[in-house]
Amino acid sequence: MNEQLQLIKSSIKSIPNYPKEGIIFRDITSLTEVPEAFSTTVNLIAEQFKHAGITKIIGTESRGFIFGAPVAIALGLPFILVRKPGKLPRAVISQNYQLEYGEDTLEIHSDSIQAGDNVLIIDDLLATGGTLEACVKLVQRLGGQVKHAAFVISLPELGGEQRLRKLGVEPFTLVDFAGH
Ligand SMILES: O=P(O)(O)OC[C@H]1O[C@H](OP(=O)(O)OP(=O)(O)O)[C@H](O)[C@@H]1O
Ligand SMILES: Nc1ncnc2[nH]cnc12
Repeated sequence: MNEQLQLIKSSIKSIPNYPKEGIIFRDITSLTEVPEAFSTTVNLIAEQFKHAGITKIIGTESRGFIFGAPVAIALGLPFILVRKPGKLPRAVISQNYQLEYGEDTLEIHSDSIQAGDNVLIIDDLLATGGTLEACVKLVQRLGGQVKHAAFVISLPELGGEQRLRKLGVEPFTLVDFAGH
């Protein structure tokens, strides 16, 4: 692993048994408190996708906003918010999904994606891939396509990478952590 990825990985704190017994929470709030680690994270994702023909960036509530918004600024692309229910003010479509530790719904404004959009979805962490699958379905229902998704962290043992590939989405992840 190169020095930049080592800095990112070492800035992420691991909290055992949060929010439930048996989960090791990989905490990106400790990464955003290290300016060089935060800016390197954003720059590596932006660099990876600057020539990928992306038309829009989606960030998923809430931790996806932290990384999605600065990447959208770096690439000069529209930033679309996918939010938890009842938070978006205009007409929305909704999608249910399962989490590693629960169940939830995500929503997007119906007019945020158009046919032909090539969307990059950004989130802090890929676990089961349920959140990403819900986002992909929202984009597809509005006529857009998702070929790529970017994450700071992957938990490979939870199978999210395979789940995304089955949907035709190639995951780009910066650091992996073993276990849940
Ligand atoms: O791959 P998955 O199994 O779907 O899990 C990953 C998702 O879970 C976390 O979000 P959470 O729903 O906890 O919301 P938050 O960002 O608001 O804390 C994380 O930020 C990802 O979005
Ligand atoms: N283990 C984990 N750590 C932090 N965020 C998560 N979201 C889903 N699983 C998680």
